Amino acid sequence: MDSTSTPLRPWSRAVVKVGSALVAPDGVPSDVHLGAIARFVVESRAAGREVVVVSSGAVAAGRAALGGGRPRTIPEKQALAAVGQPRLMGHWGRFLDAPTAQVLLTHDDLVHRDRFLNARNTLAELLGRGVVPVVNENDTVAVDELKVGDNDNLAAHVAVLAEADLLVILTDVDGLFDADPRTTGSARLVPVVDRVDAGVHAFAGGAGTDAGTGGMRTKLQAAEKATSRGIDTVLVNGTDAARLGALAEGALHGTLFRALDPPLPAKKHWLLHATPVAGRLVVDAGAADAVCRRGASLLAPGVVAVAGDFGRGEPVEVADEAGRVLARGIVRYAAHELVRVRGRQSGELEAVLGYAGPSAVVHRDDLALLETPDPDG
Ligand SMILES: Nc1ncnc2c1ncn2[C@@H]1O[C@H](COP(=O)(O)OP(=O)(O)O)[C@@H](O)[C@H]1O
Ligand SMILES: N[C@@H](CCC(=O)OP(=O)(O)O)C(=O)O
Repeated sequence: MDSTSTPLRPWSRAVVKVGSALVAPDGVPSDVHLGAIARFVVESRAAGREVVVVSSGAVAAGRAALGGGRPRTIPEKQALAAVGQPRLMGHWGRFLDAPTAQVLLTHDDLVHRDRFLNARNTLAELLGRGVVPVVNENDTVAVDELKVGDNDNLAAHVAVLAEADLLVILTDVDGLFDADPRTTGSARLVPVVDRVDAGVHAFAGGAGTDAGTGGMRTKLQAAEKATSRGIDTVLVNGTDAARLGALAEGALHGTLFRALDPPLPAKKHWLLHATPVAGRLVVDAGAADAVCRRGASLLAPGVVAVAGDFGRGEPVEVADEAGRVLARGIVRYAAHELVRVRGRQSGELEAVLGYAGPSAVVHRDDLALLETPDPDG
């Protein structure tokens, strides 16, 4: 193990994501890494901290049980996950010195407020009772459009849901490198990332093993999601027992993605990182400038085009005329109303619609910015 380490801030609740590369190296579930990972969980709990595990490996475990190659169709994958999930729980049950609980989530559970709150209450109850929740995507019922799709992003959602102060992503590399270490021999480890921006995303390559999903790309998406909500995120080699031991002592040998300070408020985080959008508003340069640079609400005169069939109160994206998405926000008019009032002065809205509506199409309190407009655009 290298001698450089980064101190971890004290934490009290962590989500620990364990990828297929660790649960099923070579595509076959194996105990080889789980002992040391479980020890990290057990030691952390003994020190009075709480841990939620997000574990991949259901599909690999199902495949090992039934035989055959990598699943191609969705029903094949779903069937293998159904066979593999209880086996996966069996693995964790043997290693964690605590009662475990299976928690299977889909994207819908994270996006809809009532379901989000239900899941949050359940996790809190489990943790309060000294249980280790073991979370996975509900692969058996989730069709593609309802899926988070990969467990790195799922783990970031769970970290927000569980109000964790640390997200630990364990995988089979030493951390984030400035290029994919499989293809670039000279790639160097990046010990600390202050902000997950486009330059950092450019480091990512695909999955390292047949069983892995998304590789570094989805780990960086997860780090961006979690850090923007104020959750420190670390990427650590879970095949290395010494690194796991050091981590339990508060010394990180890997990559630290620092939490954003101050974090994004919950509503803005939800708009940017959790909910899908129901449509798009295209705005002119003046409106783009007002929204992005002056923190103004979006008004009808600046809207040049409307796409999608959304109702009032739904999330939409706001784009400039070049197609760059600038922001996401909650719209106060339905699409069929906006088609009629776009480009109109605010004073004309009542005459056009036949009733008095709000002056803001998207109020600034309901806007989360992604970009500042191109000054030449
Ligand atoms: N810039 C990078 N830094 C580190 N690893 C990278 C990078 N780009 C791609 N990878 C690959 O990502 C792999 C880990 O992702 P993945 O195989 O999906 O693992 P897991 O199953 O743990 O999610 C590593 O084995 C590595 O080969
Ligand atoms: N839910 C799937 C895992 C999907 C996944 O994201 O895998 P990985 O990239 O290894 O974390 C399973 O249990 O097989």
